[in-house]
Amino acid sequence: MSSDAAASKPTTVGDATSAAVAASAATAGGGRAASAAPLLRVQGLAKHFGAFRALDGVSFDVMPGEVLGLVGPNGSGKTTCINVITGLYRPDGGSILYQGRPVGGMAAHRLVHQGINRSFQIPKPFKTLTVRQNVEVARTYGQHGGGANADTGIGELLRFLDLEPHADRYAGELTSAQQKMLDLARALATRPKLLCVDELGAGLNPAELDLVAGRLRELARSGIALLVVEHLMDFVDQVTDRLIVLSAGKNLFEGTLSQAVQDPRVVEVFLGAPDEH
Ligand SMILES: Nc1ncnc2c1ncn2[C@@H]1O[C@H](COP(=O)(O)OP(=O)(O)OP(=O)(O)O)[C@@H](O)[C@H]1O
Repeated sequence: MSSDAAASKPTTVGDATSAAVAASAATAGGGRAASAAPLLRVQGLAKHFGAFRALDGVSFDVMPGEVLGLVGPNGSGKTTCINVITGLYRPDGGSILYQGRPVGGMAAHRLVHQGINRSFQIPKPFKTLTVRQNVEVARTYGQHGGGANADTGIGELLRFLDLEPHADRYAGELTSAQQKMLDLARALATRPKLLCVDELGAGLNPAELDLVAGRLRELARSGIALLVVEHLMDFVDQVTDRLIVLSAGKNLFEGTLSQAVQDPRVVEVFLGAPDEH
């Protein structure tokens, strides 16, 4: 994303945005109000690396169309949580229910077919394919696969994420901010109902952050639920409806950001206890 493009207002995408996300919205049930049942229910989730408990009984729900923030200090288990939910790691305990059905331990590609996908902290596009080809390949992994309609909506998706001017460039030529947008486009091309976003904001300038925050809100309005791992609290404030704070692989807090910053336990895990200063 160029800084010029990044500085443009999210609202300028208008109909293109709606078109790009319409298919996902349709399959997601059209937003939060459509259902009171959680889209995702994580209960007592555990993941161990040897004797180390990276996740030690983490529980939360994500509602359809909700943007749930997953925050916590370095090493608290946020990325591990996304890795387990999206099938990169098998859980060692607890359950993951998606649309009421158990999906814990299911392979990543099967979860993508079910409508769960993610972006990565460090994107790894196919560098020798163009931007458009990267998104086309991703589309074939999605719920509805490729086939005759494989490229439907890809132009709109590229426009939505300001990638259209770069559509025919090799992914390896993009800036890191553009690669993050491409990673998001690849995930969206699979038409997720639940999108896990891992530190999308890291390395973006303020204009890019504003733009991305607007796009994520727009996705949520279209009915896609988002689980957002992020360290940048202004970004978290702009994007999320609710937060889960993790500490040492456990739930520490659940509520809004304004409630979180008033909670002494949250303040302590981020800043240390007062006598440590
Ligand atoms: N594959 C792995 N093998 C061994 N330990 C791991 C592995 N993945 C994560 N860990 C450890 O699990 C803990 C949680 O890591 P995780 O990446 O989930 O934390 P995080 O909250 O996302 O941190 P950060 O904000 O720094 O990205 C860390 O101590 C990390 O070193």
